[in-house]
Amino acid sequence: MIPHIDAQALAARTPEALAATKYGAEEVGFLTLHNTALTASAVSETIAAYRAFFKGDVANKEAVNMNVTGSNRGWGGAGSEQVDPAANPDYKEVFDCGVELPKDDPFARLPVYAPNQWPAAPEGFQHCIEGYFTQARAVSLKLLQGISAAIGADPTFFADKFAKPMALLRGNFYPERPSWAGAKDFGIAAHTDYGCLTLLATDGQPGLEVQLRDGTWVPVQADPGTFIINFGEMLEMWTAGQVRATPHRVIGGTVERISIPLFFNPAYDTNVAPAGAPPLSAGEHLSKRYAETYTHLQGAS
Ligand SMILES: O=C(O)CCC(=O)C(=O)O
Ligand SMILES: [Fe+2]
Repeated sequence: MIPHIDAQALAARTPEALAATKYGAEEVGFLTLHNTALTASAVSETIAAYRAFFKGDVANKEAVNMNVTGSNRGWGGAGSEQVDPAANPDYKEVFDCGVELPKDDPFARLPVYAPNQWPAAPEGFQHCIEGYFTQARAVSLKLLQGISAAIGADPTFFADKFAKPMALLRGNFYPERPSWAGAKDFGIAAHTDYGCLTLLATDGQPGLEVQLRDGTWVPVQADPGTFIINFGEMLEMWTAGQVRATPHRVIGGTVERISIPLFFNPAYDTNVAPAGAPPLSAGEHLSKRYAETYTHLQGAS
């Protein structure tokens, strides 16, 4: 099953926490995590800010619609993402923000570092989301260092790779599953995440399902203050398959749901190919996956 990790115990590198983390990373591809620097109330406030945005005025959302841009910052309405080519575009809505670089940085003009778009309402939205994003990146780096210790890799390896992270913070809003939804319609269809690790907070509603090695789907639920952690394609490549990028999905049900994934991706020019393989930059991989999955970017590259 999915191991539950105490972040403080992992930071202290206790044998129990290291063993459970290793099992989660190598066998399941999922963990749950508690006792981080992000409190339950900080998560709940952030969920409330996203909820006010998603359930608010449509014109306020349209004003920051990402579909008229060449990148993925701002609001994506229902159908803005198709994570599984065999399924229909997802019925969820999203709000994405990322890391902006100083204008004179050589990477600043790359779409993966595009400027954020902030809505006029609700009041305080930008401040709340940016505060959460900063803290969540710190929690994620510490966790990634704990994971490398757990799998026998060098924990000091990562810090400089994440100095200019292509990190993306997303609010996902799953309305009630639409009455028209069929077998190919999902809140988010089955997919693996693209980056290194994902730090996911949810409002406590169930809905996320994880695919085990035997193909069965198991539910995973977390209240604010507990995080669901999973690993993405870059970490799977980087570790030559030692860490698993596990498929997951949300079919959706009768209760609306909000989740907040932080996709913790390294800097554009990080080589994420396994040792001995031809180099592959994190930026190329991420740009390719964005172009495959955001419907307004499909066919763009
Ligand atoms: O909402 C969830 O629980 C999962 C979301 C997810 O998998 C994603 O945004 O990549
Ligand atoms: Fe995901």
